[in-house]
Amino acid sequence: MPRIEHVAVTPVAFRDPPLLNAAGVHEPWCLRSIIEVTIEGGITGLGETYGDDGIRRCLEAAAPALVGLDVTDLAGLERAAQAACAATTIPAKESSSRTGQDMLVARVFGAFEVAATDALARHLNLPVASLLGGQVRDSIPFAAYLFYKFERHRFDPSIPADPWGEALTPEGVVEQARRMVALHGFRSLKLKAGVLEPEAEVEALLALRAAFPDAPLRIDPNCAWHVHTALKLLPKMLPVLEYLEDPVPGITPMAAVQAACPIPLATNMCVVAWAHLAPAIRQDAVRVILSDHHYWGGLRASRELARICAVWGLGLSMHSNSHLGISLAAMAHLAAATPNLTYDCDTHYPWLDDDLIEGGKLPITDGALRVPPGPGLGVTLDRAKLAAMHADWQRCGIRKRDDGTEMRKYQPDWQDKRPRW
Ligand SMILES: O=C([O-])C(=O)C[C@H](O)[C@@H](O)C(=O)[O-]
Ligand SMILES: [Mg+2]
Repeated sequence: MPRIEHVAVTPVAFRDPPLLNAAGVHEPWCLRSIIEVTIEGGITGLGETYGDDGIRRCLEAAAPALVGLDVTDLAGLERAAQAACAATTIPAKESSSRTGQDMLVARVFGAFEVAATDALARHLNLPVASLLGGQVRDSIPFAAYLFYKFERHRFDPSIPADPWGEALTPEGVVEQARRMVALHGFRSLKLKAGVLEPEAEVEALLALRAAFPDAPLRIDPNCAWHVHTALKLLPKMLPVLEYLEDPVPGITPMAAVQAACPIPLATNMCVVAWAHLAPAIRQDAVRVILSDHHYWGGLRASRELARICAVWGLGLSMHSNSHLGISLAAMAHLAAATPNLTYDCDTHYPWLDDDLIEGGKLPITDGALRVPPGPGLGVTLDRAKLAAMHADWQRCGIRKRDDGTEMRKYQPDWQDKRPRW
């Protein structure tokens, strides 16, 4: 198979609305890293991952070591990722609290694995889904991802208010849901919680149920609740939820809630690496895994995770962070090749203004994205937009996502406290 001839890592920034969560509020810019792996014959495969400085420096350190590897040599890619992460010092305050060394390697390797798989699939003139075991569906259902939000980034007057407006009340959340459903036809609704008093958030959930009687609903407080709070709120939430996502921090507290809860608990927080699976399954802590190829180690690792979920009778869906179309295309091909995808996937994509792929944003209609037709991931970089988003990265001044510091601009004594309630 062709060898890798060149690897480029380009940091980019794009506008992000002031979305609230348990960690604070989104900054005006979101950072991502764009990966290009060019193989003999001139074909280039694409990947996209986190853009914080720590991971970016690991990606840049690994890139030259990939040159000369056969594009199918995933073991070689992984060794290069391991060596680069070991050689790169990431100051503690720059690394995410949930990013141990193995997880950092999985993130770095995963980004290259997607780009190498895209290159190989293009070389073979096949869609990426074909290399992941074959396509079992050609349309991927997504959920509307609803956020409490401020009207605008108040501390950056150069940024105009976005079209979504403020959402800090049940009425505001319902209005946001109506707009998102009108734009994209979503069937399922997810409310990002952990922002207001839990009772107020459950009120918003009930308002969503009243406005959307048939929509599968989820709420995700990102571990902001104590076990006793989650248990107290269960009777109100149970009749309306399809699953409850990460109400409390840690496997053992999640198990305590799950034991009292007839509906599944879902997580993208307490099971985020292979080592977490055995204790979580042993304790019956969660019944749905929200997988994410960006941190599980790429597309093939995510297929392996899906198999484990099927074996153990766990539900499976997909987590998302703010992202661009390369990640969305990768999620779509992975979802297309995953038979046991049991819930509509998450995506932040509707919050994105503009994409850096040719043709602009991928269309989500009737609550679903058609898998971009191959070869490869089926998306191509728009070079002018890549250059513009790189220039935005150069000037935006943000080098690590920090929702807490952004939140303290609005509320100086605000602290990230989990559980808070
Ligand atoms: O499901 C989740 O936990 C997420 O999507 C995490 C994200 O960081 C979300 O809270 C956000 O974008 O604010
Ligand atoms: Mg979550």
